[in-house]
Amino acid sequence: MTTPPDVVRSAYAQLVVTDLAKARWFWADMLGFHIQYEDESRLCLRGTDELTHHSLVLRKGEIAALDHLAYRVRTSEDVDRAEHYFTALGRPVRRVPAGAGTPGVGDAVRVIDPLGFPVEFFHDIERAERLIQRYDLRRGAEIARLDHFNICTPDIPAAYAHYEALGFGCSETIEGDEHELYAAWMYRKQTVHDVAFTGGAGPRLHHVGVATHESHQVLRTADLFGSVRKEHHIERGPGRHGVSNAFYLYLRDPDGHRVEIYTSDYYTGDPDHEPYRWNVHDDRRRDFWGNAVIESWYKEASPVLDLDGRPVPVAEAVLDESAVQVGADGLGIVEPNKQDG
Ligand SMILES: O=S(=O)(O)c1ccc(O)c(O)c1
Ligand SMILES: [Fe+2]
Repeated sequence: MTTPPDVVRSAYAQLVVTDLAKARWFWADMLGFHIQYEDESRLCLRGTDELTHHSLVLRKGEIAALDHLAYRVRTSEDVDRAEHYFTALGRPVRRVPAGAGTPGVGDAVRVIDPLGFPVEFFHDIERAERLIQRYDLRRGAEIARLDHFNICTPDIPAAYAHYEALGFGCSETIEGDEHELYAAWMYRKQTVHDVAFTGGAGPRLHHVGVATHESHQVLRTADLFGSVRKEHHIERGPGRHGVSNAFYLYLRDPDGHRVEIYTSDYYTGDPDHEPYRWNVHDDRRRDFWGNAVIESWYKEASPVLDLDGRPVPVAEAVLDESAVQVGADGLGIVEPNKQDG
């Protein structure tokens, strides 16, 4: 049995966008990502708190898709471990030497994981100038850092098993009455998640979660898009999540890629941290105030590419949370006696 790589955190996502100028407006001008590197085909972006080269790469291409997710591993030996681990699983594996892949990233390995996702594992990445207290450079949503990936996959238990084998802990789940798993949030860094699974056709990227420091920055993001008559980019929220307890807003970029502006979740770093389990019939699970989840949030997501840049075919979902009829709006039926509290 091979040893899995020691994953430190979700580190960056590389998205393919069809119009780099429009994407630059959305992600840099409106969300406030700092442009660390730019050429005619690619933007490398980072948040105000991030000390490495980037946490988001936008690459110009024909098909809007996820090029790859990337996890930072603790040592350069963990890149070798990742190569051996996924080779032993019989998965497609490709070594990407420093300079041959994403700008700023050193020696890496890219795989198609058992869930069908393109994933990179790297250790070396260029350090970047400390911008944490450069308030003069902040703008838009003042995005601080990447927080998590959310992926659509048809088999949530399989996703859970794969990431558990990689050493991820579980912070929260959504389960049916018979404990069938509808969704799960899993972590390596000591917050609610580095990766989460949304049931649905997959492999597809559901969203990239980016963190702000304050809920007023989440609210300001919605105001900014409304102010410039671009409110159609707002998909869901602002609101308070049940799962994670975070304050949130979901946006769609010009290509339809979903991003969540996310703040104020909680610490999960103790060795005996216990998962918090939500019942799929609890209509506070997705929005703590009971607001309906718009259908597009359950159904729409970005396709992913294989290691040669071809779209990966999707498999249909096993369970469909949005079909769980717990109320006319697809959310909770409050039993009469419960309405009295
Ligand atoms: O909608 S949920 O409360 O389940 C939720 C919790 C945390 C997230 O990051 C998210 O995208 C969605
Ligand atoms: Fe999220």
